[in-house]
Amino acid sequence: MAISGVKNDRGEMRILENLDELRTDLADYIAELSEAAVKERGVFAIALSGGSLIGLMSKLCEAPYNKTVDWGKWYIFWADERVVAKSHSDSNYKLAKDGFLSKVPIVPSHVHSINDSVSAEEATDEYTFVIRQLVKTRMVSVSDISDCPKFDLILLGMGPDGHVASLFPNHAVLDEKDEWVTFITDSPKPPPERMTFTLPVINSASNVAIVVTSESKAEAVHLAIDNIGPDNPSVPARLVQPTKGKLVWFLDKSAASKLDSLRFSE
Ligand SMILES: O=C(O)[C@H](O)[C@@H](O)[C@H](O)[C@H](O)COP(=O)(O)O
Repeated sequence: MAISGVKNDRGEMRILENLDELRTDLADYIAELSEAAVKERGVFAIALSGGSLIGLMSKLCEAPYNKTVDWGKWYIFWADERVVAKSHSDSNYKLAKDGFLSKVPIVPSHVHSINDSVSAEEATDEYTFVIRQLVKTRMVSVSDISDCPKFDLILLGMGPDGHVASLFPNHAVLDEKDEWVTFITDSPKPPPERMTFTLPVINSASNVAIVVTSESKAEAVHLAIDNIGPDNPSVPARLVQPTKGKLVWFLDKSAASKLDSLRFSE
């Protein structure tokens, strides 16, 4: 049976029996947040990542969500993007377009992907500018405690090394405090050039979900969630701590298998 809604100071944990249940729970969660944001603000500003996350969002493209979600009010962003052409198989934009955006009626002008025809640095500056304009018009809300944008939802995956977005273990990018969006040119996971939201932006969101599946990530899940000592930059996912927002972990049983709460309760 799925263990759902367990809470500790690392957020809410939703541990699902299998991938099918996880897909359903994730679709419900996103649809509910969309409904709440549209009711409150008239729009829903959501940031996506790459990797297995997009496939795990697939139920949103099916009934009832394809009909019930207010797609016209969605504004799409990327929490991280690989600096490659949008037609390249490494592109997070392409992944999301093929697997999700092309299957639901999102307004094309609401899709804010990075410029793939300039350098990583220029693309980052442009992306920051785009977000700034949308914050001005409140299509993206603003945090009341930092000057950061407050996305309604930031969706993250996590690698077996504990990275989220393109924030890699022990990388200087984890110390970025001033910029909203930044870039790296030495990603340990190919391709090397990436643009990423910074921790202050991730931690200013109203909601952050980290979606993790498979046994290969069980140790990183344990290190990111369990009480194993002071936070440190060797597990970036541990540094995801929304200041006022809500953090939810979506885990399948294999990814959750090394959590203290599960090991000791079985
Ligand atoms: O561009 C990227 O590489 C991703 O945005 C990255 O942060 C991803 O979410 C994790 O690496 C998990 O990927 P998987 O779920 O495929 O393991």
